[in-house]
Amino acid sequence: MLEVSNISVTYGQHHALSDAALHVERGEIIVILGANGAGKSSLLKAIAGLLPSPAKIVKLAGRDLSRLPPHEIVEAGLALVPEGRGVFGELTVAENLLLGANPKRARAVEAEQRAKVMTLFPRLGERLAQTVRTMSGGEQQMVAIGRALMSNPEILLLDEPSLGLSPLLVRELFAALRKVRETGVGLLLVEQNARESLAIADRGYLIENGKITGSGTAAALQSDDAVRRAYLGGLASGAA
Ligand SMILES: Nc1ncnc2c1ncn2[C@@H]1O[C@H](COP(=O)(O)OP(=O)(O)OP(=O)(O)O)[C@@H](O)[C@H]1O
Repeated sequence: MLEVSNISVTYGQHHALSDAALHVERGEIIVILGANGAGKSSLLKAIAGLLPSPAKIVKLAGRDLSRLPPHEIVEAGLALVPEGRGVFGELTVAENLLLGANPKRARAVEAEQRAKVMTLFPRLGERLAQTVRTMSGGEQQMVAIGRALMSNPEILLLDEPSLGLSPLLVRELFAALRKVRETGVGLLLVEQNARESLAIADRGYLIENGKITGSGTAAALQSDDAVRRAYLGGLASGAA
């Protein structure tokens, strides 16, 4: 469904990302694991067209999106939930969701998408008139994901959605992401919360110092000693 390659990002002299490549199939959850500063956010932003990556190749269902500006990439079916959520705090939940439905691909199916979002996040349905800045962090994350889903995406890119949430909310959020997958949407998830994200993922990629250094099924990554040492706090034979 989504195939990307040759993703390189530089900030001045600093090479944040070199020649990254990955793929996401329909309805798959893919997690990208990496330490702070490894290049995870840069990867998602480059795919979404928000950072220049001149030689990048981005194909969605065979269509070449490599040279499209960000709004046309959303129009093609790729939506990003940025780190820090990017919600409009002074607007209500309903207004934030409506903004997500702006792409042409979303307008005709606005009612269906809204119903889907309400089913996934019932709390949003109860709070449609609430100003978003008065909501909890977890609720704001639901608004951000709901708004991205309103664009009727084929693939959702999520940058550290669990950041700042309590363990209980992280579990709720990841359960909701599983349900998003069941609707046929593919998810490309950047996470530092390796344990919870591998528990819901189909496959994963490891990124270190701007390079993809490994990949595998979630089960293989969970039992890999190097992954356990770096991200899960223990060896396969240990208690972790
Ligand atoms: N606007 C910028 N200007 C200069 N350097 C940047 C900029 N944005 C990111 N970098 C650098 O590029 C590298 C990769 O950053 P990136 O945000 O992609 O990492 P990350 O893996 O998402 O990290 P984190 O988990 O901390 O969010 C880091 O060394 C970072 O300092």
